[in-house]
Amino acid sequence: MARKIGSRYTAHQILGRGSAGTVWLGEGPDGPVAVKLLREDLASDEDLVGRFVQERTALLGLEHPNVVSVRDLVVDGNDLALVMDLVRGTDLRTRLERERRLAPEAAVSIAADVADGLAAAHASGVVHRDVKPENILLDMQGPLGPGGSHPALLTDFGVAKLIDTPKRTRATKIIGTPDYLAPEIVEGLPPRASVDIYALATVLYELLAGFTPFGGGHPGAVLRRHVTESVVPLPGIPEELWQLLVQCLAKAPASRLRASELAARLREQLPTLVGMPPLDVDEPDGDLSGEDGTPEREAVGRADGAASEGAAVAGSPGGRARRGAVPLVPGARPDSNRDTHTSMRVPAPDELAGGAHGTARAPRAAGAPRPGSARNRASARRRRVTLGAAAVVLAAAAGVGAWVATSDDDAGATPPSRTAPASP
Ligand SMILES: Nc1ncnc2c1ncn2[C@@H]1O[C@H](COP(=O)(O)OP(=O)(O)OP(=O)(O)O)[C@@H](O)[C@H]1O
Repeated sequence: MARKIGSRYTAHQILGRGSAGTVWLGEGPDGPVAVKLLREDLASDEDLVGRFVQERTALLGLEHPNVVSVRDLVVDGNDLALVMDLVRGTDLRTRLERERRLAPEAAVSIAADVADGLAAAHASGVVHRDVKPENILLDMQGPLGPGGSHPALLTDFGVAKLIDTPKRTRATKIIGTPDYLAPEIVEGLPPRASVDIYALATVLYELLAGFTPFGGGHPGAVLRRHVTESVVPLPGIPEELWQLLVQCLAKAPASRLRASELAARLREQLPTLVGMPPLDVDEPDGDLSGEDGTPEREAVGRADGAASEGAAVAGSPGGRARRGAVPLVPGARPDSNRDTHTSMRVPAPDELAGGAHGTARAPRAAGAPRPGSARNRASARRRRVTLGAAAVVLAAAAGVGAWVATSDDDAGATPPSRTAPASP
């Protein structure tokens, strides 16, 4: 069913849905476009419309082959729509769900594309703040690159920033997708360009491993891990690539690479990755049941590599990690089939510190013995009590429905000032 969007565009068919609205395949005076129509309850908010218009310059100014260009903004009655270049392909989440893990060459090539796009954004003063596979589109009509990958384009600029306004939010709050949130955001610091680098490194880890380094369980537990845990090595990953990941997942924002440096360093590694199959990594255990039969995810290592007693955090049925899921925008209907955002207040330091050790998910080489021996399970059960108590604190702290975001005043893209390598 076609619908008019302003006087120049017609929306023909739904391409996908997100928490802020629906993306349509549309037609404009210059040919096919993608039209992101904001949800009506958001589009009728005058203040929001004003801010959206204010964002327009920055969004329109971003012209880069690895950024989905915004061509127009339509404000027509209750309709508020962004008209974007149409990307004929799929999003990275869909590809990842299909393939589970990508070969390192393809993963690195995609990450390098996104880093190039981020470099352009940061140079024009825009921090994306929601880099994740859902927001990376693969242009199937573009030329095949290293590892058989199509060009990757970053999308969804500005919407999170738009919604994240001072009027709606307070500086004590955070907004975003828990698995990809940099620790400084969790700690309430202003998001700089380096938060995008952390998120992109998380995406690259996920492409290689099939899961994110700190995900799984309650969003509060995920946030805490970003702050207190270090990333656990992936079996079989080339050392140089690993070092790059570690640097970009550093807790200290200043230790992470700039986007342009990251893109260059990733591309340097591509020749060494040719023909390498996907890493042989098993998902962290998620198939152990607690006494009450609830499936659990058992974590099995400390980030420093030392063996740890396992601690258990709630997992989703079937043992697959579920990304934390509270809608990005107030009152969002579940019009997306993916759980993507959370919205919580910044936890107090003692909440972040309490009982956090040993919850990082330790990847196992495929075929390696599971750590879920009877002894480990008993140990996990003991520790679960402790972690359960911590989770209650965090759940209370989360106050799902309390809207949390950083102030827009903090949204500057001041680039990080350093490049000193550091491990967490
Ligand atoms: N420019 C585009 N060209 C083609 N398809 C697009 C384009 N932009 C978005 N899509 C499709 O629409 C879907 C929804 O996009 P949208 O940005 O609204 O949501 P999301 O990023 O998945 O979720 P959220 O907005 O909650 O973060 C995407 O997953 C993608 O499949």
